[in-house]
Amino acid sequence: MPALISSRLLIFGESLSFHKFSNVSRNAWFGRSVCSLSLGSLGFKSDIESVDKKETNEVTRLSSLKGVPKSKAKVVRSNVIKAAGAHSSLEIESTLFNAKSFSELGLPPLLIERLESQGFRTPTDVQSTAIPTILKDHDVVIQSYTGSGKTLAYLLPILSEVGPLKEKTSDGDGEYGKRTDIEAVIVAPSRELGMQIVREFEKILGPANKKMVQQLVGGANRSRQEEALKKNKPAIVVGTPGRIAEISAAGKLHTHGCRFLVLDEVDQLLSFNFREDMHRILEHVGRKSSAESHGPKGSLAKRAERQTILVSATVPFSVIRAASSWGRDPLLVQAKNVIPLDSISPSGPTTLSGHSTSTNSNSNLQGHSAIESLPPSLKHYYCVTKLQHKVDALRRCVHALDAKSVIAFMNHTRQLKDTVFKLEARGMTASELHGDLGKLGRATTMKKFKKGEVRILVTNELSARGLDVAECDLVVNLDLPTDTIHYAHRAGRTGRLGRKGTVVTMCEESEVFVVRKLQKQLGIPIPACEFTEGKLVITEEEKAQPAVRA
Ligand SMILES: Nc1ncnc2c1ncn2[C@@H]1O[C@H](COP(=O)(O)OP(=O)(O)OP(=O)(O)O)[C@@H](O)[C@H]1O
Repeated sequence: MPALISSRLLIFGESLSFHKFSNVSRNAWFGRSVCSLSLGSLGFKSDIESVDKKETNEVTRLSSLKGVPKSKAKVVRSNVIKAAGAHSSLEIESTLFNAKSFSELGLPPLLIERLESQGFRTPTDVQSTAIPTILKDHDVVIQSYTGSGKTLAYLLPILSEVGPLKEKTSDGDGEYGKRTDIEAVIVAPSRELGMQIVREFEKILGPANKKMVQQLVGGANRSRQEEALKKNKPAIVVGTPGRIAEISAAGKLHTHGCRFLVLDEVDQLLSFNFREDMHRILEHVGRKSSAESHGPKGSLAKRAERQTILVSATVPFSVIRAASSWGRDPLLVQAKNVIPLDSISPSGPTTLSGHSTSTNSNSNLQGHSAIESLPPSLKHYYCVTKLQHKVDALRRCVHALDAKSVIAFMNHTRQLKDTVFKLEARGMTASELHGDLGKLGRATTMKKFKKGEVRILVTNELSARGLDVAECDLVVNLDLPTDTIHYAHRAGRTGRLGRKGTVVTMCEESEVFVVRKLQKQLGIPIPACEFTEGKLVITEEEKAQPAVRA
């Protein structure tokens, strides 16, 4: 693989070039100086280094067996969460949660009741920062690491203004019944993510209000979706760009009066693949003229435009630039920072105190964005193995870590079936998931994986974004990700919401330099390991390169 690959991201006529695997400084460019936590301070490095003294003899034995220098060999016990099935309670570390309660964030009482009934008691950091900001009508870009609760961070402010859980008005449901336009449009890049967002809405709304949200994802029957829109008059639609644009172009989706437009995984939605559909959505959603404007939303209603909310764990400068051109005084919202977008430059933001936080060049942005997206509770390793032995290495890795729920990523769809076949031949339950499967097949596979009936999900980039399976305790890269952004999203399928998780990258000897570059760019230690006698053994200690977290 070449050391420098250039890829293009086209944002509505604006062509930007990103350099993959370019050198980056380890200071991220978003508000570093506002609040800095190091990986070390979060226990990241010390976890790897803290090997039980009782294991010294084991290390000696293993190193002599494998010819690994004693000083370098370490036995690592499984750090996986003890979860036998999908419904086991999982260990959550508290660092992610803010001291505030949902009631302090300005949400209406009915909504808080529903949250509590569903077990949501304390907001995460990013929710504590984003919810009040969105409630103040700001256009925002929400950026925080994978699994930190970004979905509720936008969903709750929407539900506090749209639908039956909002602040009670005298005519209550009567007002809801009269509505003809859609009030919120949520766009996601994949069906799975779209459906997941719908389920999150339904969880909070409860079964009685299920019809208020309509999914418009591709692969499903379009005329049934159109009929449901006509019959149920939902206030919120969640869908993929192609299907939303298609139904909108057919005149069956009325979004001119829409008050909220959310682009979840915005950096992917603004890529070349979605260009035309996204163009239509951005042009049509919430573009009512001022004369048509009415409603209770104060300044937003007066300006008669939608509130735009862009969300991702990875926010390159191209997104900041796009958001600045669409929004009115838009803000970047992170776990502990709120920064005006116009103070952010390609070479790093100016913080609220007016100081530039970074001196990095434009080409560094991709690395920075990825650093910010990695949950601190993750452990990363790589394992050198020949191509033909990768599946066997995966099997040994799963056993060594006693992993219960594993996502294995590959780059080419045609290889997935073969890998599943080999895993099953070795007695492991595995299933493939990719875009060529039908909607039903994809849904059934996901259901089985979530229920713990399938131990290893073998998949491609389709599952790298947004997929939320709390029980997933191990991510394996059977093929190398193409860059730090892809690494970060894949890795983020484990260690959700502060849980522990392990990421193991399998590579051939000739690819080790790529892993070293990933390590350097991400500012995290990725030590080499082997799976020997049912244990993960660190064979080469990498120097930790702590990144400073916002
Ligand atoms: N305040 C909370 N209390 C308990 N659970 C929460 C809370 N907020 C979110 N969750 C749960 O945490 C999980 C992860 O949330 P979510 O999928 O929104 O993360 P995310 O930041 O969007 O991740 P990604 O970047 O990978 O899309 C979900 O199962 C969600 O229901």
